[in-house]
Amino acid sequence: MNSNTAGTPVRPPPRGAAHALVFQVRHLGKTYGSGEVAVHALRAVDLEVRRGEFIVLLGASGSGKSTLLNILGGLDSASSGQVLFAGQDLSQAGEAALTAYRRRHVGFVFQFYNLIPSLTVFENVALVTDIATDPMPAGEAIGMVGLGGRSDHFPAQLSGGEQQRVAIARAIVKRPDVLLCDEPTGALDYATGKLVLDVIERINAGLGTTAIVITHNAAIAGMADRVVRLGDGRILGIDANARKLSPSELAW
Ligand SMILES: Nc1ncnc2c1ncn2[C@@H]1O[C@H](COP(=O)(O)OP(=O)(O)OP(=O)(O)O)[C@@H](O)[C@H]1O
Repeated sequence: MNSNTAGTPVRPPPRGAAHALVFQVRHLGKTYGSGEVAVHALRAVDLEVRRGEFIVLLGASGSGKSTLLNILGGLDSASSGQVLFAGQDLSQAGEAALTAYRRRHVGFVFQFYNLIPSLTVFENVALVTDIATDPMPAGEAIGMVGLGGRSDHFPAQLSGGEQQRVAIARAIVKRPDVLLCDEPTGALDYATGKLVLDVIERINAGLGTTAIVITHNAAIAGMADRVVRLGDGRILGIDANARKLSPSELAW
């Protein structure tokens, strides 16, 4: 069944192709448990994501947002249907291939930063460059999130927003094709949340990294190319924004 267990590299989408599809999600289903306790987290989800798109995933608690993001990122597997990354079927990939996929192509940012407390900012980011195939210098990624002067500081010496920016630097230093963010501003106050959104926007626009951001905050939807609304494991609607707003134009 697992035809790709040896860790065969999953290739990125061709760089030159305009609007190349990064993800093709076809009739994706995810069920946790079975029988009477089965939870249908995703039901027949169809979605296409283009290279360089900024997608916001909105939906009530339990609607399936994290499940979808985790399957796109190779952290979880589908129960039914397909997820293609650059035309290659992740649903058929084995553990080793999924690990290689995550390592080469996916940057994750979560609500909580998960930095290593005993390592400096530089060391937290450099840890990734040791195992990545084509990383940018750690200092460059730290500079991109505006923390060039804080490289020698430890996480405990940084604010929550600064720690989240280190987590973003760690996610992008390997030049991932996709940046998957699960409630990246969930633990942050208004102004700090905007700074973090600003960084995500700059990475999306500047590096062309496809960004998919989960949020409970509907105001953030203004930043997206397209807003995907989930409810009860289904896509309720997809709206395109005629004009994307910058974080400074958002208010909540
Ligand atoms: N490992 C698991 N085992 C059993 N059920 C799960 C598991 N993970 C998620 N679920 C269930 O799947 C459904 C979708 O969960 P998911 O975390 O994707 O929702 P969400 O939209 O991200 O919610 P939130 O906004 O609260 O994070 C929920 O009913 C949840 O309880």
